[in-house]
Amino acid sequence: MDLYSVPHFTDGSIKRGIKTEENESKIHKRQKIPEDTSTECAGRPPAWAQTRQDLCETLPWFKTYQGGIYSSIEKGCLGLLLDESCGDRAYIDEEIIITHVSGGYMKDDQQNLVLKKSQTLERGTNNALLRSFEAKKPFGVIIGDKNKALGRQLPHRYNVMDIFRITHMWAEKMGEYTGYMMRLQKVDLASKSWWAAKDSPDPPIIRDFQTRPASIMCTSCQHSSCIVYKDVWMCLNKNCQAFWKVNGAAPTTALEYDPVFLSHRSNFEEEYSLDSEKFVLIPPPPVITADNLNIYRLGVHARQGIVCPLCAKCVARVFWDGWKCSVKHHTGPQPRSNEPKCPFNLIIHGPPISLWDVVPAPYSSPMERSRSLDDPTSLAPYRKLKYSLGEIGTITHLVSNLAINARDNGPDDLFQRFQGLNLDLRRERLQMSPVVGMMTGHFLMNIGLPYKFVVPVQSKPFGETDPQILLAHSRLVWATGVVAAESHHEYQRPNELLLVGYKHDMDMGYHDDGEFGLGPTIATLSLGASSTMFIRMKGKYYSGLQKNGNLLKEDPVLPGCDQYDARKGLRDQFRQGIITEKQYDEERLKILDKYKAPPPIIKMETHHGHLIVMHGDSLQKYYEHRVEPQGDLRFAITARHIRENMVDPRHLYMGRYTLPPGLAYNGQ
Ligand SMILES: O=C(O)CCC(=O)C(=O)O
Ligand SMILES: [Fe+2]
Repeated sequence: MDLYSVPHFTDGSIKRGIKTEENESKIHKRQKIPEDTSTECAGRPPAWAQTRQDLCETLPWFKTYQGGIYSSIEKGCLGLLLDESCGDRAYIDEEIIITHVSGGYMKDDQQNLVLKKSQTLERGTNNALLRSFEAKKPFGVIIGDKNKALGRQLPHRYNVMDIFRITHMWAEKMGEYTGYMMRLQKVDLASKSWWAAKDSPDPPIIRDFQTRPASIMCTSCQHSSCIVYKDVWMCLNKNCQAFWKVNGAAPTTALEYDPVFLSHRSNFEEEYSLDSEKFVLIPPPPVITADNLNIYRLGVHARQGIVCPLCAKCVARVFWDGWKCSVKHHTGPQPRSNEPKCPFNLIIHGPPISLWDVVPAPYSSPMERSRSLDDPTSLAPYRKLKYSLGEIGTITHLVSNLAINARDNGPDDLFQRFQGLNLDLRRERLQMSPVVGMMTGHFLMNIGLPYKFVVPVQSKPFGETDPQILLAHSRLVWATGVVAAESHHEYQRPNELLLVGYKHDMDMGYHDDGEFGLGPTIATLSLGASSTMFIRMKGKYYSGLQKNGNLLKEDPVLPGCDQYDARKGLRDQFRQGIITEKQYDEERLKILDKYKAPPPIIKMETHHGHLIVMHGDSLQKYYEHRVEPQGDLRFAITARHIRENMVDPRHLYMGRYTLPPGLAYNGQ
């Protein structure tokens, strides 16, 4: 008996499914795709995306930025992405997918994916797959252009295939460990798959749903296992001593799938129409009415992408006022030459939102009443809350009140008028992100001198911007002025402004505003919804270690850092020459165990009209901040000074402007 014969079967023959002669004549036999088939696909995907974020923000059934499975506890698997590797025995044709269950794989030195621990179906996304399999639940499948199992040129980076169901899940031995495989079948067998080979025949009209792959009972464990492989049967019960063995040993030659295992079909159509909750593969374009306008403008749908009704691209909400299919980003992956130049735009206009729709009324608490004027440090009518970061600097929170906000050209007016301006706010691609092409979770626009920030943003000269922006900027000129004066610093008027817009559930994660050439004072004016700002020491200064566990070359030992007393003691001994550099490093390594996430040290509730001023030359070097708005519409206007000698002289004009007399803000 050669290695691929069938050793353990009950009655000495492999039972194939029953195929009547009558059926046989009707069945248009499925063609095995010839090796030399054109590598082009017959059609186009019903939705596609250029980046993972465009995909995940558009398809409600695939919202995972890493990994290939999106699932929910209640619904099981909702979406599957087949990208770079689906395993050595992956198989894809126009109706069937065979892939490994991901998870637990790592790349070896030759870049092959190797299973590093046995998989379980008891938890997490693998359990979701099992539940979907058992409940016969349909889900969406996407194929990425790194997938080689189909062997066809895919039109886009990510391509939605269709709705599938899992027909089989089984265990295999993968190297040392046990992993799972699954076979999926497309639910709709009537239509030709777009990824079928160009010029391939249409699918047969009459299907054979009777022929099934046979199962064989294992003589060791009495469990039946399906015939998956051609000319070979193995017990697929991972707990059996005969598991994955042919003649008592693991198979050593490549395994081919059994033709019946590949060609049999389940009649999902019938069962599927009974499924009350139909799986929606392509979300329909939004129908915007007077009633739901604000939900799409600012609310829960304001960050969602839409599938372009003209070219099927997943179009993320990049623009403040709507979706524009082919408008290029300033940065990030550019469209490929084969991508359509699509004219589709969906822009939403609406009347300004009242302040009271986005802030809890009354937002001004009794605590925020102005302090008495004879307070020597007062900035009345503002209430001043000042936080010290020791030698590094200060953070000043200027709390406004209803009277300040209501003055002419004050925060109430600005909030209302900003909504009517064409601010050209857009989400930008992050320069450094673990996932290619990730965009900010807020909209932004830069005015004045070009400033790079975390994301490169195009800048518009002050001279070309709306006077409302200049009025907001002039409040920040005042705020930076008073804080610089308090600390007896030479005043540097802000010449740059970053306007940030937040809608529902948008925020700004931890970052610093530092850039080479930036002045020490940075001020922000809040308009609209309230928000919380958190300040914390950067992780490496807090921990005394880099993320990779290496010691900091120069530890600033800032008050409040982890192990402050011990670290300060060691640094003092080193500075005084009591210990050598080597000893200093060794001793530090003994007390610093690992990089730790630093806790926030200041938390500020910033409401409409408030100003926050960060001041200190190295404040942005050692500390970072994060902002979490609480309502559906908020603007943050932040002004900085960029040292003019750091800027291309041809751009200097961009940072200059003059306000008409009487309009400069005076602190009232
Ligand atoms: O939204 C805010 O209040 C602050 C925004 C900010 O940190 C920034 O623009 O750098
Ligand atoms: Fe910032």
